Amino acid sequence: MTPAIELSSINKQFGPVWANRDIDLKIMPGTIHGIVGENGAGKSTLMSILYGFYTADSGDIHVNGRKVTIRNSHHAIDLGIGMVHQHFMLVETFTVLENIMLGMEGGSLLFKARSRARKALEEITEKYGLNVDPDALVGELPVGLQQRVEILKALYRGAKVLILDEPTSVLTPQETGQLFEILRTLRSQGVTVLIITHKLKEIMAITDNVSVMRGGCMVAHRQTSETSTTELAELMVGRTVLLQVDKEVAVPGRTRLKVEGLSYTDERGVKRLKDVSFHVRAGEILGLAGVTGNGQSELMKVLAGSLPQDSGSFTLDTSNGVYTFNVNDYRDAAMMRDCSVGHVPENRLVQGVVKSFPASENAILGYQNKEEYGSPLLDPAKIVAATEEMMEAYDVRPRLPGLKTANFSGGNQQKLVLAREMMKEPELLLIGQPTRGVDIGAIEAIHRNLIDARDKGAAVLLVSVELDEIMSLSDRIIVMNDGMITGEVNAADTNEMELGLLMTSTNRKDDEAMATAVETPKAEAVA
Ligand SMILES: Nc1ncnc2c1ncn2[C@@H]1O[C@H](COP(=O)(O)OP(=O)(O)OP(=O)(O)O)[C@@H](O)[C@H]1O
Repeated sequence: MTPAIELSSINKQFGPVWANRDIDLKIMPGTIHGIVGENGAGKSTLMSILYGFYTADSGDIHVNGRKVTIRNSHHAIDLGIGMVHQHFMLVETFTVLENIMLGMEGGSLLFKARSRARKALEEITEKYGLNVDPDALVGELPVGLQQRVEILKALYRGAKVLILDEPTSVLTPQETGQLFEILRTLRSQGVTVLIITHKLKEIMAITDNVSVMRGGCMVAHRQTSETSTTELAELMVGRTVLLQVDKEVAVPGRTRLKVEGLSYTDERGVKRLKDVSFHVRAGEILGLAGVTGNGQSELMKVLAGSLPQDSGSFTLDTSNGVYTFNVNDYRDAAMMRDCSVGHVPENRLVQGVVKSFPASENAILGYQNKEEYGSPLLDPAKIVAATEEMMEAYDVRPRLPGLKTANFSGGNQQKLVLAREMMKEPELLLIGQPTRGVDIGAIEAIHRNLIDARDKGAAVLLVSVELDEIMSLSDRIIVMNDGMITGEVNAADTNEMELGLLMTSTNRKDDEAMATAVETPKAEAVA
């Protein structure tokens, strides 16, 4: 059978970095093919070459047996290759139909073109079982449906090969299940799917074949049914990886953070936090579970000093003193850092770094006034030495402090922010989605570092959409839904089912009746 896609001897260098080296890859039609590899292994570069975003330095590409030179992404689409990016390329103020049509039909959104497009869209949604309301405003759709619109857009343009770059990193477990159903339907209709993911469980669940990259090279191809997560992890990282987190029972100390009756209303007048109360003690990890968009991000931002609450307060008790922040009290991110609060924002590639800066400048961002960097004059040698130390500790590759941050792979940018915030050894660490976008070897190290921080006495507030991660790292778990804390459970005694119920129920009374093991959080006095 002729492969849908065949790549032979693909090479791509960025200056001294070999992003792709002598890559061979065959993707058979009507299959789901996974690509895995460490951060910086070269996966995105390879897909960008296939999608016409980069040109390979050398090598051949065959599409359905025909040798092609893919000039740009329009050309890739003409060849039937579509891509769903990690960050969607949709116009939020347009409807689903308008987004699908955008750039097509000669750019016309006129009635005739619209009804033609509507009909074609209906046919596609029916054929592939991709239900979306064509008249819904994209900005008002949940993330899972926005992604569906991206898939529809590619299919509408005639994609027979669909590339998905870490498609589940922003999805809830339910949305991931729905996406997989769609991918199976696409496969049954002859569409070929290429999927990049760091989640090996997903590879096992959805792919037919999997290829492993390491250091720019293709190191193995496997039939999924003949491999395991353990083998894949070893092939990726080149050593045995601990997929389980080992930790002792926590020995919590004094209350470091006490949140009382916190509420926050956003600029559109939507109440995002509703009377939230909880506490985190030194030496414990408090997990905050919830479906994305239920107030977790706003809570972290209020606590990190970048959003004001409209009622309630929070109290920090660290070696810098005890401070209570009421509604109108001034605070900002720098003040929080001075109170020994570390913050790893969940969307750290937007909030945590300035991509046009070299890595070394991002490595001290927010801490540039510290004496250790030679402030006020700033000592480049000290900054570079600190950056090298961070790169070493968090395995940021390549180890080039002077390289522009944008030129690191996504996962390596994330590791740099984690290193910056965690290596300061904050007494209170607010950490959002710690392992989003990072590879399995890095996950192992980040989990270890979080447990070590806890054991050294840090109070950790961990927000993650990965229930596995929340359950294995946390000592206690609070669940948030619709801006409210809907329950608190002991991590050792809970399961996905119970958390899932708490994450989807809207009424605290219901929860009490439903989950008997759940205790309502009790505010504890600052010791
Ligand atoms: N525009 C660029 N300029 C310089 N180097 C680059 C550029 N794009 C990528 N690189 C380098 O190429 C290598 C491969 O990066 P790539 O983004 O393909 O990795 P990846 O496997 O997709 O990683 P991740 O899982 O972190 O997304 C990395 O070392 C990266 O720093």
